[in-house]
Amino acid sequence: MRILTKEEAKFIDQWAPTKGHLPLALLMENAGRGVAEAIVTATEEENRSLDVVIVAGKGNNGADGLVAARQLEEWGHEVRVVIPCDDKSGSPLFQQQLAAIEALEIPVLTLADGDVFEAADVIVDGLLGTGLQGELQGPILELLDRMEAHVDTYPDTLLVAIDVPSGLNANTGAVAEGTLGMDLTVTFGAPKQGMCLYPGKSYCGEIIVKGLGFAWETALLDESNEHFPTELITAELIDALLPEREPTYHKGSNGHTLIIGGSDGMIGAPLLAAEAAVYAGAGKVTTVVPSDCLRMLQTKIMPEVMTGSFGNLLHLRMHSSEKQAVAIGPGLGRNEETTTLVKNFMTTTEVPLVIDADALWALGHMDIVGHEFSKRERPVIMTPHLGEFARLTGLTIDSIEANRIEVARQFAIKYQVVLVLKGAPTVVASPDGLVAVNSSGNEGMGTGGMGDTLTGIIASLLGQGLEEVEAAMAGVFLHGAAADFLYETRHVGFMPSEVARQVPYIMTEVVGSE
Ligand SMILES: NC(=O)C1=CN([C@@H]2O[C@H](COP(=O)(O)OP(=O)(O)OC[C@H]3O[C@@H](n4cnc5c(N)ncnc54)[C@H](O)[C@@H]3O)[C@@H](O)[C@H]2O)[C@@H](O)CC1
Ligand SMILES: [K+]
Repeated sequence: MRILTKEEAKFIDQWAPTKGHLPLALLMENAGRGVAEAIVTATEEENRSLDVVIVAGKGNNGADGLVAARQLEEWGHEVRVVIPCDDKSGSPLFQQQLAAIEALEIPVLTLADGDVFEAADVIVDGLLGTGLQGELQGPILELLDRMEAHVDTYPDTLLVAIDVPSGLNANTGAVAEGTLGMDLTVTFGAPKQGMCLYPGKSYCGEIIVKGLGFAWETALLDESNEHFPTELITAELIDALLPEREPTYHKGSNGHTLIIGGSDGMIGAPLLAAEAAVYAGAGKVTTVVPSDCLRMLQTKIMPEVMTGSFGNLLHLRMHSSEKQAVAIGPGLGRNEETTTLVKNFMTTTEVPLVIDADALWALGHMDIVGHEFSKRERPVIMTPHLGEFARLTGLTIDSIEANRIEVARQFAIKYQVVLVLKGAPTVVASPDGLVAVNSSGNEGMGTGGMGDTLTGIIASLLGQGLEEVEAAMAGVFLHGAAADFLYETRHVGFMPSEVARQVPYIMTEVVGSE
């Protein structure tokens, strides 16, 4: 599902009345009616006239609120409007909608009018939308404080945000001091990027998307649009990507995946990756480890996985030839000899490649090796967590977290790689500038070995014929969805191997959902 930045929302806003011949007031009418409809649907069971307070700022977010107020009154609800202060300044559409509200004699109040929220069933936050700048202050902050105090005393009051909760940065998901957690956020066209990122995601409550009255995607196809797209990875998206199997398929049709990793004391990592590759449907899986670890691996690994060992570059090249996908790094260790060896291998091989864990460490700074990757016919997939990504780029973890989507996008474009930047949420960035944000997964996944499992799933899907970016998106979604399935019965203590075991069921459910 496409998600939007504030710049894209603004682009749509400007395209509509100019190139689209659609007045902004028409979009606003659809948006405001969408909010009113969502409120009625959410309170349907009560089947009575509602007491609704619309809190409207002076931009177009507030103007949407005024449309909703007008609509709800027409439908027989008791409506009043609260604005931050008495002067009637504001955006042209705010002023126009306010004039309509006044003509209809819908009460317009300010904080000076005492307890404006008394007896409210629903409070609608139309203070600020995508136009938020800086911190919340003045009467806006005071209104939000009063709303919070009211909801603390009357927790049954339904709190509804228009477009985004006021104070939430629509691009980064950062929240200003004073932002309130909502029961419902009614957003327009598509969810805003910041609603899919933490902490913003936890402030939205249920997200309802309402249409603007035209296919806004057309606006973004305009040649003057220079914004790169961002998507949310959902079950529907993955459904379209997963490989379908013909009745005649055999193990040779489903790809041979190779996992290279392991070192003394870390044999579990390649084992977890290999077993996850089996569960994700690989036709054949082979794991190769340094010679001195081979016996240990063989005593522990499932019988479905073939094993072997390596000691030099020739071995790695031999093992990887005729494999449909190779993942390198899990548990590899950081001794100098191995580091040099795998770095030579990674920068000279053309096999479809997933680079994880200690193999990322072996690369050092990306500026030194990046040009080798950008020359490849097929991009490599890199799967760093924040710490590994910080080392590759020289950026601080804080600066990555503050804008993970854009940082990931620039990295993937610059080095022409598919980047899986792990975290909450994991994002997948592709060399053409697309970023996809994962929607599955949960906090129970914070266990050693979880990343090895992900690597195995991605490599398995790559081996089954998915393109790099598809394998990365499908892999992160299935991995998270498998953990979400475990989360239904417990919130801690998932083992990565258990997550891997759920993957076939999730794949069946997703593919079967057509
Ligand atoms: N994208 C679209 O196509 C559409 C957008 N619409 C609405 O338009 C909204 C955006 O409208 P605007 O661009 O007018 O912006 P907003 O209404 O979000 O905010 C702008 C106003 O807030 C003030 N402001 C900004 N930051 C502040 C802060 N920290 N403290 C106090 N005041 C602050 C500004 O001075 C200005 O008055 C969207 O969120 C959405 O609700 C809808 O009308 C439908 C169409
Ligand atoms: K809002």
